[in-house]
Amino acid sequence: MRVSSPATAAGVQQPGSAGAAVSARGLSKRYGDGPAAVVALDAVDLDFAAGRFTAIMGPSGSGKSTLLHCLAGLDRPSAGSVRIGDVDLDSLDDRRLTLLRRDRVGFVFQKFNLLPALTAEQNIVLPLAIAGRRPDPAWLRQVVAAVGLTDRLRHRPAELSGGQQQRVAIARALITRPWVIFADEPTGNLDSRAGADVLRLLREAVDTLGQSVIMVTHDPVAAARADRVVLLADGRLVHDLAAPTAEQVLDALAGLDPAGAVRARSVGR
Ligand SMILES: Nc1ncnc2c1ncn2[C@@H]1O[C@H](COP(=O)(O)OP(=O)(O)OP(=O)(O)O)[C@@H](O)[C@H]1O
Repeated sequence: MRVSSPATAAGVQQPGSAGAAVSARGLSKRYGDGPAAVVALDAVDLDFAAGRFTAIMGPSGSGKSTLLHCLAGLDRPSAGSVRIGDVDLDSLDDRRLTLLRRDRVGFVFQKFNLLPALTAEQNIVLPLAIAGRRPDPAWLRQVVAAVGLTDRLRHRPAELSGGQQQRVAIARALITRPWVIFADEPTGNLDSRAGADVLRLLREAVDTLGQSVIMVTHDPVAAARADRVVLLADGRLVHDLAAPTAEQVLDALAGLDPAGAVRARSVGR
């Protein structure tokens, strides 16, 4: 990411205490009641270090989205707690939780979630505009340059490629200098080249800006760009891999899921 080092130091706010950007303790989420209840998360304990890129993987239905939504304050757990920085989400009423998400958290979604009537620039500064704040012009310029959108700022989303739209979303996530960025299948709607660009930008946000990124993905190649890959199965943490290769991720997945093993053999080797 082409951002100069003085801005790097000022680039990202770190949460008050050193250490974890986000932590979960005894995190459980149950949908429904009685025999039909689904335990989507089952007493998960996890710490996500500040300034690191962590991928969350696991078979379909293993609880990845539920975990991301609970960590990001988009959904309330049935039991357990989540802290973002020094803030215990359970201590926040809905209004304060909304403010925390707006001011301290960046989001990148599979479907970009841009507002179609706004230009790229208006979408990028939207979290600040909603908060009644003006962008720091130098930071805006740097973020826009970093994601390669300087000549696309006046375009509306429909006039941009999928990869460009996702780069707008990444710039929007960075503009508030959040404590953490949550990315939910950020490459899921992109061709492999645009997907690789998005992963490079997320990687560089971590390496250059000290940003903390937590990403759900189905793609072992995407996960291999992370510093750490945590694997869920049936709502529990079953593997915690430090800087694995795509092949190691595939092997770990294949060990969980017989159908995955078939995919791993046919795709990976
Ligand atoms: N709103 C809901 N109501 C009832 N059950 C739900 C709800 N959301 C998720 N579930 C169930 O919780 C479990 C975990 O779902 P979740 O979407 O978190 O898994 P996932 O790993 O993200 O799956 P995928 O990879 O297919 O997106 C699944 O069994 C799912 O059917």
